[in-house]
Amino acid sequence: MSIPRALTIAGSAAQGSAGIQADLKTFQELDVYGMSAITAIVANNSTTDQGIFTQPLEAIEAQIHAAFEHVGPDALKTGMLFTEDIIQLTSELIQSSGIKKVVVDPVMIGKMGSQLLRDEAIETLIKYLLPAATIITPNLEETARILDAPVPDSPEAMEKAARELHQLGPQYVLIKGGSLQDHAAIDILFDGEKITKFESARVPTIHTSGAGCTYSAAITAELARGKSVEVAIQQAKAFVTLAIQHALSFDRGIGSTNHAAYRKYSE
Ligand SMILES: Nc1ncnc2c1ncn2[C@@H]1O[C@H](COP(=O)(O)OP(=O)(O)OP(=O)(O)O)[C@@H](O)[C@H]1O
Ligand SMILES: Cc1ncc(COP(=O)(O)O)c(N)n1
Repeated sequence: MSIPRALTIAGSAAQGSAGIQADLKTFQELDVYGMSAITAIVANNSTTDQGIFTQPLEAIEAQIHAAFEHVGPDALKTGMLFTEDIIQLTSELIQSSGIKKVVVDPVMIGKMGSQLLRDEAIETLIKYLLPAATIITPNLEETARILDAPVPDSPEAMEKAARELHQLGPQYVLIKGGSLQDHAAIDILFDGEKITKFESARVPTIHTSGAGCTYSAAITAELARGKSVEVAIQQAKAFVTLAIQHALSFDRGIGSTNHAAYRKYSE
């Protein structure tokens, strides 16, 4: 039996809402065979590097090779890459693999404040990884840091930023407006020619940990299933919106996106 296959190259989020855990849950929910290469283990949410256990480069390379050689992904995504070395290695392996569906989620800071990309690694991300991407999915803060510009504060500012990010080499740019104040949850896609908007009503909840990872994983899964970028985003937006509508609180701070909500509650 054949099944679409996807690989995530990202950090392990021990609390289960984000990172590798969100990605694999999302792949499974969308009936896509999931594989992982763990770049770092994140075991708390401190604002320092403490609780972040980076994996050796040879371990990361071995995991990626194992996924490529034993199964072979139809699409892959990157999440937390943390250091310049890991970004460089990942970019090289992606380019030499010839895989054509590459989703780059330029993860920088977790919802609870953990630093998931070292400041000095942003330049490496821009130089090596963004040009290798089919699509990049920055949030507003990540957009500002990549462009070294103010955080976009309106859909118009997001459109302008999407055009600027496109100059850095990815085929598609999707800026996520989850943190846009006093506005619907709007995301802006630029394909080099036209702008497309994906919008849903804002859910009044703080429990959105893992929303970005889940969204980019769902896009990756839909690309693995053979969908176009636009259709993949449309489906992924429906997936993440339900995951936020049915978020899980656990009664301790920011709770988790509900990865099972699309299966359980979509019509
Ligand atoms: N409160 C909300 N209601 C509805 N949709 C939301 C809400 N918050 C975020 N979204 C949507 O969720 C998706 C993820 O966007 P977001 O901007 O939260 O990414 P992110 O900051 O990278 O997430 P995370 O840091 O949790 O991984 C986008 O489609 C965004 O529009
Ligand atoms: C390992 C890892 N990767 C990504 C995120 C971002 O997700 P969020 O911003 O929802 O915490 C995270 N918290 N942990």
